[in-house]
Amino acid sequence: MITARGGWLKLDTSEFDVVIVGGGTAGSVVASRLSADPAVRVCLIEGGPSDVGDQRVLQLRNWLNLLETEFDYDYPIVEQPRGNSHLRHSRAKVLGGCSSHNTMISFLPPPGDFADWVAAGATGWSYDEMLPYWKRLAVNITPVAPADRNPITADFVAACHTALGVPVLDDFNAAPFADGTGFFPVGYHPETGVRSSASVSYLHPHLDRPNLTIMTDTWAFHLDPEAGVTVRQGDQIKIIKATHEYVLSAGAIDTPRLLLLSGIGPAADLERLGIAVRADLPGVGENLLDHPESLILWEASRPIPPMSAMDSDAGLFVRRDASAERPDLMFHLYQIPFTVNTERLGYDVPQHGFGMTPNVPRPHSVGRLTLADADPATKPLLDFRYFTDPDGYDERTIVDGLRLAREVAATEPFASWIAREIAPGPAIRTDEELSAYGRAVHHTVFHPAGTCRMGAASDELAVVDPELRLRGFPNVRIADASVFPTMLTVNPMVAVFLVGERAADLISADL
Ligand SMILES: Cc1cc2nc3c(=O)[nH]c(=O)nc-3n(C[C@H](O)[C@H](O)[C@H](O)COP(=O)(O)OP(=O)(O)OC[C@H]3O[C@@H](n4cnc5c(N)ncnc54)[C@H](O)[C@@H]3O)c2cc1C
Repeated sequence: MITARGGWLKLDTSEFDVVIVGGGTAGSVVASRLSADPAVRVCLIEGGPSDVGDQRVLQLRNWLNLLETEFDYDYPIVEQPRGNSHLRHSRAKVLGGCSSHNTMISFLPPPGDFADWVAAGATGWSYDEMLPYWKRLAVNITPVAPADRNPITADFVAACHTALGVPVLDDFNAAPFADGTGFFPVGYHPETGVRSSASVSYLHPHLDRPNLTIMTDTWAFHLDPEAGVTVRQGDQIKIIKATHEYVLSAGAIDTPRLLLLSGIGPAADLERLGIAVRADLPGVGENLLDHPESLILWEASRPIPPMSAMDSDAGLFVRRDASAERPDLMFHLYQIPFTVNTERLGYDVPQHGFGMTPNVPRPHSVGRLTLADADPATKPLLDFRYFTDPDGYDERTIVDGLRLAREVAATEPFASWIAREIAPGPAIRTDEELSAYGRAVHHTVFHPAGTCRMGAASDELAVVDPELRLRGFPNVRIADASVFPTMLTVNPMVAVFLVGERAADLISADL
């Protein structure tokens, strides 16, 4: 490598069989499964610190305090003509990735979601083919424990059932469901409150494996599939080389970012930024998906009791189309006041408050990720294009959600917890008013996906094939949320674990 002064710098190079970039949700699974074979030398490169012994990260209920801290890449988004330009996308910078700072709500996606993937060209990813991976997950997934069940949340579940006629589900993962309400399945250890993150469940038991090298606080900023991954570790630059293959697991924002910085992406964009084109892959950064959610906020009529797993312990899935086999509207109940977006518009911040957040499970709006410049330190441009679908489906879903939330709020035993509706407030009633409010305060459920989507060889915009191989690079795979061809109806983390499990099998078969 040439230094800034024009001299030559000899870089320290290390070599492994498999090099994984990103010790997050999927990357931890791949590293754990592959290093179970003592003959395979695995290197896991993680941009953030270790979570071992750090109770701030390990205690599930502390998740909200980690956002916008040193554990968060904290990505802004570009101006949204029809959405909330102020929202920020949290992405964890710590071993275990987002499973180390999220709420660990753990849903097996419904069969129809995987059928959508297969229809989009992901041959081999049907529900039946994914079930064996679900059965072998090392994550401790359990419905919220009885001791953590808050009375307000239990009353919410009862009111959803009465108001909307949806079944109360004891375990959302027991069988595919069309709609329902109940306490969530969560990946945690109720007796200690410790999250069963990718790191806790897949890495902590195996830290003494001699063939597993975990490099924390190490940032990858260039990939040359022949020469290696270039990383920054403190003030040192190193090259990490794989003799067998590279696995990119940096997540739906940082995996396409790394590819673009490495000259792999839409050629015209790369040329405009002055990045030498290594491969013209027009799909890199396209298909940026997310679950947008809005909020109805209430002031509580009395203090809310303290018990909880992580303050968003129950929810509601609704099917507006009665003939559909999957829900098309989802809500979380937050037993804390989530006021970051309403306060900016001048709404009151209650001392005791709570809210329901309607979200769009399968949004029609699709965005795009690009680079602002060629500097690896510059955050990428995230244009989610929220609520821009021409059929108005996403906006309609939020309006319907706000109306349904009011029906639940009017129903006992939940109704008597409510002193008043703070936002949008009783005066906001028409579709137009609800849409304008719902979009102005909308947030994200923090589920970006799809930016290196999987698809058939004939699909020019597919970035990886159904075996997760990067198009044109037989020794590079991608395993993280970026490979999702379409958005899932449910929260995506379990699907990311499944991607990690399957990636490990695919790689092992080739070793
Ligand atoms: C606040 C929050 C709450 C959420 N709650 C839930 C929930 O309850 N249930 C659910 O299903 N989903 C939830 N999600 C979404 C879910 O956590 C993610 O979709 C999933 O964990 C993403 O996994 P991943 O492997 O794709 O990426 P990540 O888990 O983000 O892993 C990427 C890893 O790569 C590292 N990295 C990135 N770039 C580099 C680089 N250049 N060099 C080295 N390392 C790098 C990062 O530090 C990170 O550790 C939530 C997300 C957030 C942010």
